[in-house]
Amino acid sequence: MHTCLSSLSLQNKVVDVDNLKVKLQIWDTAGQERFRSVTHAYYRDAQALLLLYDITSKPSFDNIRAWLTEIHEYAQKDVVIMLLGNKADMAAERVVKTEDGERLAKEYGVPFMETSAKTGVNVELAFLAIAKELKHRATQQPNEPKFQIHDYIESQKQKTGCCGM
Ligand SMILES: Nc1nc2c(ncn2[C@@H]2O[C@H](COP(=O)(O)OP(=O)(O)OP(=O)(O)O)[C@@H](O)[C@H]2O)c(=O)[nH]1
Repeated sequence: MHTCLSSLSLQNKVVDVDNLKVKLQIWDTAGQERFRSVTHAYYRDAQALLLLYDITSKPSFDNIRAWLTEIHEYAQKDVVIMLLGNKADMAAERVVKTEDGERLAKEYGVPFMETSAKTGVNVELAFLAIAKELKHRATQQPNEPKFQIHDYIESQKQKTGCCGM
């Protein structure tokens, strides 16, 4: 991996939202600076953006601000953004506190949770929350209350931090 365009990979994921199948087309841009001109073209039209950092890497966390600024400039105005602190299972190597992720997310008004691609903690939830938000937008009736993605995530997320989940 990690050479040229192989860093821009595509996957489909189907999520079941209240008996409706929502197909998510997921582009993984790997966040590399040299691909910015290429990645613009992809996230410009994206309906949702998942920003991942690695809780064992301070530089990966510090990069997030640049991405948030970038997104503000180039992405759709109503794009669904979510901040994810990945590798939550690696408690012993943690260098980014859960509170730091929470603070940054609050500053930018985006939902936040810690995930682990290894144990699966909060991974399905991240995709489900996005699928629910997009489904609500697509099918919303005028009098129906808006889907509250922040509240949904807060009520469903598994806490990480101390227990190496
Ligand atoms: N323990 C643990 N390892 C993980 C987790 N997520 C990814 N990894 C490992 O971290 C390494 C990098 O994973 P990638 O998916 O290539 O990460 P990436 O950020 O896309 O890497 P780049 O393409 O270099 O930007 C691999 O060895 C993964 O197995 C996680 O949640 N927990």
